[in-house]
Amino acid sequence: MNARRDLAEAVRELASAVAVTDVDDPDLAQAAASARELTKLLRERQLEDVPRTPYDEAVGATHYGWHLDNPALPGLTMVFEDGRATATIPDGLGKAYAGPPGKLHGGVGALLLDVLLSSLVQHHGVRAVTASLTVDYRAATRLDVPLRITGDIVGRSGRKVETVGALWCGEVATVEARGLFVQVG
Ligand SMILES: CCCCCCCC(=O)SCCNC(=O)CCNC(=O)[C@H](O)C(C)(C)COP(=O)(O)OP(=O)(O)OC[C@H]1O[C@@H](n2cnc3c(N)ncnc32)[C@H](O)[C@@H]1OP(=O)(O)O
Repeated sequence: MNARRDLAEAVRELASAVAVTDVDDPDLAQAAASARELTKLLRERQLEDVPRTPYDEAVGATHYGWHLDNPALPGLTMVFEDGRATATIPDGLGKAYAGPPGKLHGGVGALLLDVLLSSLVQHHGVRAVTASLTVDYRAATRLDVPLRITGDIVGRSGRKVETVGALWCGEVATVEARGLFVQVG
């Protein structure tokens, strides 16, 4: 893992720890001061945009994650096989992503599916944006169990690519999505 990606992962771990820490106020204050020091260091040189894997590398790749260097997005590693996308979250997403107590925030489920489905479309060589994402929440998603995400392309006409995806908790699809992607550029 390169230094940038390692830092992004460390920041995700930090956010996850911050969300549920119960240390005393002096420790919180010290942590805040340390975090601001780090922010200052990292702002010494800034890019114009977030770094991303070159678009062409997505086409036909078996493993891909254009977003992995950006700690604001989940560290989801995707695998592409036989035209479909899968990702696993072996340790669960963790408490930081809660909406209802102990259960996944719906918006995060939609984000995960959009990341996976848009990447699948890129993998198929179509430079596209999400035009529509319809999400059905079938059951609450636990945060402390392994999760799996799947995505498939189910139709293509002109500039439009239709996809379906699901977030799985064991054998239960807790979140299902239909994504329409429209080719641009
Ligand atoms: C390269 C790295 C990308 C990483 C992507 C990560 C995923 C994302 O988060 S993308 C960001 C979120 N999405 C956006 O910001 C998109 C904003 N929207 C747009 O730019 C435009 O509305 C866009 C490009 C989708 C469509 O506009 P435009 O190019 O003018 O196409 P337009 O002619 O209106 O539509 C093309 C076709 O799509 C259909 N369509 C467009 N939007 C929708 C929609 N919301 N629902 C259903 N159908 C739609 C149209 O009906 C049309 O169908 P047909 O060809 O059968 O007549």
